[in-house]
Amino acid sequence: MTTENIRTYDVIVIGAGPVGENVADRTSAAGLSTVIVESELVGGECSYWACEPSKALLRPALLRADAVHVPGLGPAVGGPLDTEAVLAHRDRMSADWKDDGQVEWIKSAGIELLRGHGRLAGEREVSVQTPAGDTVRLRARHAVAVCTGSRAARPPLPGIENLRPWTSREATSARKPPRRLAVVGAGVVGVEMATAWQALGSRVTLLAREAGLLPRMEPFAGELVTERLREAGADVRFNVSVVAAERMRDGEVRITLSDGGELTADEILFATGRAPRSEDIGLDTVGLAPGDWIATDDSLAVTAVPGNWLYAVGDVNRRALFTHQGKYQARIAGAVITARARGEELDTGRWAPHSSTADTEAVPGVVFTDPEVASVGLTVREAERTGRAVEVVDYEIGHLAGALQYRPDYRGKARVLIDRDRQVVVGATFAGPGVAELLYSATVAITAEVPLERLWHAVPAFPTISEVWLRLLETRRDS
Ligand SMILES: Cc1cc2nc3c(=O)[nH]c(=O)nc-3n(C[C@H](O)[C@H](O)[C@H](O)COP(=O)(O)OP(=O)(O)OC[C@H]3O[C@@H](n4cnc5c(N)ncnc54)[C@H](O)[C@@H]3O)c2cc1C
Ligand SMILES: NC(=O)c1ccc[n+]([C@@H]2O[C@H](COP(=O)([O-])OP(=O)(O)OC[C@H]3O[C@@H](n4cnc5c(N)ncnc54)[C@H](O)[C@@H]3O)[C@@H](O)[C@H]2O)c1
Repeated sequence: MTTENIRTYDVIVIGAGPVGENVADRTSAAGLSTVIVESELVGGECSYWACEPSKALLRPALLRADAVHVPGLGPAVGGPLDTEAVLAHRDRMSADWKDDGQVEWIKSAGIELLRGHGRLAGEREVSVQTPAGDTVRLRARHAVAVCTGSRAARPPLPGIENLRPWTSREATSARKPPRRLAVVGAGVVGVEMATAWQALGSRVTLLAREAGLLPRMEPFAGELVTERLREAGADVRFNVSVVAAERMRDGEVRITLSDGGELTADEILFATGRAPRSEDIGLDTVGLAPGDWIATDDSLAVTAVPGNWLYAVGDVNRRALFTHQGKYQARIAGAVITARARGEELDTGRWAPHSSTADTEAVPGVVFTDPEVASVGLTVREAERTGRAVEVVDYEIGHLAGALQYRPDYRGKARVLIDRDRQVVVGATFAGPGVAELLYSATVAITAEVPLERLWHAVPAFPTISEVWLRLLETRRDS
């Protein structure tokens, strides 16, 4: 590598998804010259093939599910969805898969954008293969942040390359509902996409290899979602996986199941988890294994690479695969990079400005299904696994006046976990219509470590679903 051809910046960010954009924003705002490298669309998976399109597909389905049960409203909203209108809205929410708006923002933030495929090329160096086939060499004075995200993981099924299955990308960008859709995987992508396409007119078969849906969450969440999906007409099956699948000449997919059954579908979606986009980013040049998730410490510096110049932020570090949590990490990584560039001491204590403590203590997530599921912090299973002594308090949300106002047939459940020694909330799960907006209250309770005694003074308005907080406290007091 000859120095003449090398462009030098303070910070190089590889990957302009929501996380890379936020790292670059923070370092640029701090006065560090910053270049961001992007091989596809600025905005990443979230804007075009994940959060934005999926939520646009789901919103009418969830709203209708609530509205048909509100007296006086049912007949007006009970008909089928206008699929074309929903898909057109989805297209707009995905910016028609064009990134002009985000590129404008990058420019306005003083960040330089370099289009192409970025690869680490040893310490503080990155080589970028541009769409024109040129190689541009970059050097960082202070930091390189790898923010290359994740892609759908495919199961090791024989012949999968000829199957042309849907991944999360096709499931969020398809132009029409398949008549029959088989969904493999009971995680968040599987249940959200099953909900959306069933509502848009497909006949969905959801295949879970576990004994329930949403296996990483409190079991009651998956049970409520299963009930509603079945009521909506979906065929939800447990303890079953795909052993073979073949795309036939007529386009149909023939699926052989582990229980000996067979299934025919027009499309098959593998919603079977994520893999890091790290196989071709030069990890070997810094002593890391290509294709692996990149482990970091709480300051987001890559643990296995000395010198505190290499950071991995967002999905690629596997700490918490959510846009909001990756952006939180990005704000912290930006502050860490800036502090180190200025020669300042880091403050990496628990909940300190240079530590992404929330990644291990309070990751909030909403599953946008009917009903919604919102959770943050520990589940009972995680508390048991990590040996945490907790009290578990449950409450049926449907008993609340606010819930009955929301939807008279309301069914839902709340669970909080209370740390026995510290008497603070360490986990919360809500499953029920309209619970998504409750989640921030639980996140604040956990991160601020609000003493239970003080929570009694946080008065929820009547008649709202947030009265669940009062009922949970009363249930614990009276038990
Ligand atoms: C269907 C679906 C729905 C989801 N819904 C939600 C939701 O509602 N809420 C939520 O919080 N999260 C949701 N997520 C998760 C969310 O999409 C991710 O957590 C988020 O996109 C991660 O952001 P990121 O910037 O780390 O990675 P990405 O968004 O994957 O962005 C990485 C970027 O890096 C680029 N890149 C990769 N390699 C290179 C390279 N070598 N050189 C240059 N550029 C490169 C990519 O092109 C991409 O633009 C969803 C995920 C899926 C699959
Ligand atoms: N609303 C949201 O915030 C949202 C929405 C979608 C995705 N996400 C994020 O994306 C991440 C990935 O979601 P996901 O649903 O793809 O993954 P996941 O890990 O949550 O679930 C994967 C599912 O596929 C199953 N599976 C894996 N391999 C299989 C195989 N060979 N055969 C059959 N089943 C198999 C697993 O048992 C599990 O049920 C989530 O962890 C979440 O953080 C968030």
